[in-house]
Amino acid sequence: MRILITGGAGFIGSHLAKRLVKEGYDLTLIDSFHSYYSKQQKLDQLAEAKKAGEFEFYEIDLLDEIQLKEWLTGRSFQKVIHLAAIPGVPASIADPLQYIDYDIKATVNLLRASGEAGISHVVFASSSSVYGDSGGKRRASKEGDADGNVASPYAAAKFGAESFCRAYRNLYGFDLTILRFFTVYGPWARPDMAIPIFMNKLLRKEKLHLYNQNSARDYTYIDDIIEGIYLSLKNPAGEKTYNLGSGNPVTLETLTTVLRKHFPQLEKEYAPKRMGDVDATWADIEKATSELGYQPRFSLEEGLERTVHWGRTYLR
Ligand SMILES: Nc1nc2c(ncn2[C@@H]2O[C@H](COP(=O)(O)OP(=O)(O)O[C@H]3O[C@H](CO)[C@@H](O)[C@H](O)[C@@H]3O)[C@@H](O)[C@H]2O)c(=O)[nH]1
Repeated sequence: MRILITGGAGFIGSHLAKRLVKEGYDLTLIDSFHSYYSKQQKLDQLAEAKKAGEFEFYEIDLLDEIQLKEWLTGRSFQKVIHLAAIPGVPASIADPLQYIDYDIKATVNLLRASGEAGISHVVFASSSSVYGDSGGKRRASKEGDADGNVASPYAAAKFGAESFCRAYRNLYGFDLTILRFFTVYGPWARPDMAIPIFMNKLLRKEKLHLYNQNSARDYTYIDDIIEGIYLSLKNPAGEKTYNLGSGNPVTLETLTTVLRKHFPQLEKEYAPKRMGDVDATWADIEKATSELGYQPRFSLEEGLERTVHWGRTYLR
């Protein structure tokens, strides 16, 4: 089976490549090395994935529709896993139009090219941010809860891109799986996210400044997310949307308590919530569990232990 992963040099893409290569898939990765974060980290991630086995890699910018179509012609992929995007809430407030380019336009180019190339299954990486703030609800978000009432341009772009995915599925008839990831962490985590930022500071013995005392996140370990993507790849079924989370929201207080076991000197103080951030995310994973057999295996303690182990070698 020939599979294309966009955003293949990223955090999730490189872990997924490792897994799919081990499963024996014929894999091609593309990435544009967008400057959102360091190209060197992406090259290191690719090198890490290559340790698992061979795959092809091409530097392609999905915004260049002509280049993309030419490149896809004759390559006969059966499935596309579309992870490429620029992430991050604060940057989307500073520069919203980039998010329309890289999270919506690039997605539309890929969907159209995929439809024309006869691809049979598209898996799209969406985000828990499409639920807006779950803080007031005091219950987990179900897939049907997303109503477009979001808190940032990034979330609006992901919500819009989901809608384009459904439009192009209706136009071309490919199977479509939309996966909403909940705050993914683990070795090679994206450097703009809270956990790697905290680890960087702790390794330097610096005090932590934590935005938003009321924050709660459904932190999800990367291997659980990869398992969820793998299961969705194996189970195409018309048009489906699934939450991939841990089902267990964790406060910053708890997160830092677990981190303190590894960094006993940890000192912290709270800072105000950032514009566009939601207080809480919380995944209802019942649908993914019953329909895909998705079952997160990693507790926060175990996931953080593995992440800290990686950080002590790579982040030094
Ligand atoms: N980044 C960051 N976050 C901090 C910091 N201090 C506290 N936080 C808090 O830590 C929590 C987690 O922040 P992130 O790791 O940045 O994750 P996120 O806000 O949940 O967003 C991530 O997950 C989404 C999917 O659920 C993604 O869509 C998004 O791109 C990002 O990866 C948030 O409540 C944030 O306010 C800090 O110094 N930096």
